[in-house]
Amino acid sequence: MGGGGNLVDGVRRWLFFQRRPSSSSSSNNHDQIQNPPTVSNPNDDEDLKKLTDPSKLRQIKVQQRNHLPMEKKGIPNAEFFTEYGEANRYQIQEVVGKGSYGVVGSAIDTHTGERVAIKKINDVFDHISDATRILREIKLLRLLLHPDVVEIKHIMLPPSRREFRDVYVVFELMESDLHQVIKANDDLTPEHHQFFLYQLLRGLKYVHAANVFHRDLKPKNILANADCKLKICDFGLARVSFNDAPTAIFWTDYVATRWYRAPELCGSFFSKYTPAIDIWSVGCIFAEMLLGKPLFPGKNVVHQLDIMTDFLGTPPPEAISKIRNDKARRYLGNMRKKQPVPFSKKFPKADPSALRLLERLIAFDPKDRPSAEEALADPYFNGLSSKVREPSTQPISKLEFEFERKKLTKDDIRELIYREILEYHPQMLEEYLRGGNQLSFMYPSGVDRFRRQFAHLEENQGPGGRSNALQRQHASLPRERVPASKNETVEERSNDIERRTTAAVASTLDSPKASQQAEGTENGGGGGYSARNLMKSSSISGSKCIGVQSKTNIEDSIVEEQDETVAVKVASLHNS
Ligand SMILES: Nc1ncnc2c1ncn2[C@@H]1O[C@H](COP(=O)(O)OP(=O)(O)OP(=O)(O)O)[C@@H](O)[C@H]1O
Repeated sequence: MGGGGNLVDGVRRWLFFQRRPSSSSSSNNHDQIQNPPTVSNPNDDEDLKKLTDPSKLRQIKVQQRNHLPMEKKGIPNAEFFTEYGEANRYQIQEVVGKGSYGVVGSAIDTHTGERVAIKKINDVFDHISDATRILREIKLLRLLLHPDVVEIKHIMLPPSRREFRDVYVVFELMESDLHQVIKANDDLTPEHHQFFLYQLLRGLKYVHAANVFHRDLKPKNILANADCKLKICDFGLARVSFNDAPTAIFWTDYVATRWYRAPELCGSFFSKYTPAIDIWSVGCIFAEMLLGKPLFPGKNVVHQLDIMTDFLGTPPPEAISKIRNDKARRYLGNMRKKQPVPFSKKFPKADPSALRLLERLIAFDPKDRPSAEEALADPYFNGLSSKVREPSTQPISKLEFEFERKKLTKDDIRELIYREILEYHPQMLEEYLRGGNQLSFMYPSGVDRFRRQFAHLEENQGPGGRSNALQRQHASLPRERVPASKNETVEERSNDIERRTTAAVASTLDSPKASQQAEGTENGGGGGYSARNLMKSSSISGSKCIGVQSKTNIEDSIVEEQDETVAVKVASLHNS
């Protein structure tokens, strides 16, 4: 079984800090030198490693990938290799995942013999919002160095500074994700539950200390190895919080996938975000480990609020007042009184101390949820938690995220992404910092070869570019269409698809005209609130998604097209 050893991780990270090439050049790294991240002890994870000893913590089942060499798939290796640059460094093997932004392939790093995951992101600059998301993700992952956060090991140098379109990001390779682990292991023990939650909270403590909110935590965004190691990934929706930043979330600012979305965000995409939204998501993920299925699988926002309150009871008025969206707030305010269900009834087999912590994590009112650090100090982790193993860090420098406040052109973002890539190419970075306009000529690069290799992999691995051997699915949102997996339920898919329709929700919620119209038609202009009313306005994304099962791709693209049109309108409203 592959998978990252914790001690090995620790050593690697320690070495990484020692050799970080561009420390003196980037504003962020300047910060890091002044305030070095505290994961500097190579033995940091030594105690955790002991816990992953099979006699204490049994290995979990992960989907086995069939590592056939490319030749066996009818792709002669020689065809893909060129003689120069980094081209020969990575030997691509197979497709291991697919998300809305690209395909992820496994590969061997021939320099180190390590197995890596390479994410190919195509046509990065077609949409500014996508390019910004990618810039944000690669920047954050460069800055967030922690054993519980997936690591970018390298980014391939594009052939041309001014014309490149694709980006190839090399990650450490993980064997599966938590969604698959929960599905494949119906015999997880209390030790597994505790160890998984511990890692999630430990990673989150570090991420929150950097002032970063992930905002899309869900089992599919937690990578996993058979040795029980977890790592948080997919920071594309994350945000760095600066005190002076505007509090409104704009339409491009998608929030967490519905099932894991905190109640204060339900029905509202214009709320201030706080670290407590990630804590809620971690609570939902923890509950899913205990239950073996999602805790709040809402079919739409109304249903989401209904099932949350069925379990937690109707919240007190001060908690309801924190819901930003008028309609959701009034819907809850007018809801019949419900009593909370005892956690021990819902989770009869769970350890009572696990449930006491869970109850805190999914408190309806965000102010009642503990911070990640506080949660780590919960008695549930007695004997496991220890401050020295739970590093913190300094907030990320504002300078790194100046781009979030500016209106950027495609060329600006291309330059910023290029600059990020140079962090992995120290010599070229030096040249660039010396005034390297000369960098605009074509550099030899492995990227062209990669493009061809990935194309072959996708062509040769069946519909949607999936290897037949690969069962792991992720229903994330297709820019390119990803066919629904056989194993994936309608709800799982509709839950993810909702993110695509956020723009439509935002338009309805944000535009006074639109919401007046919705209210007017629904209520004859009156102020009564019904689930139907809420559905028609604040959760149209949810209602759109209910019928996803029978939709053809064409119908899907109509939905997406409509959303894009609305999104553009909303964007122009904001920009005007
Ligand atoms: N380092 C890795 N090791 C192994 N598999 C990985 C790795 N990174 C990503 N994957 C797999 O590839 C899938 C897609 O990756 P990722 O979520 O980063 O892409 P994305 O395009 O940002 O997805 P999304 O549509 O969820 O935003 C993941 O669900 C996971 O299964």
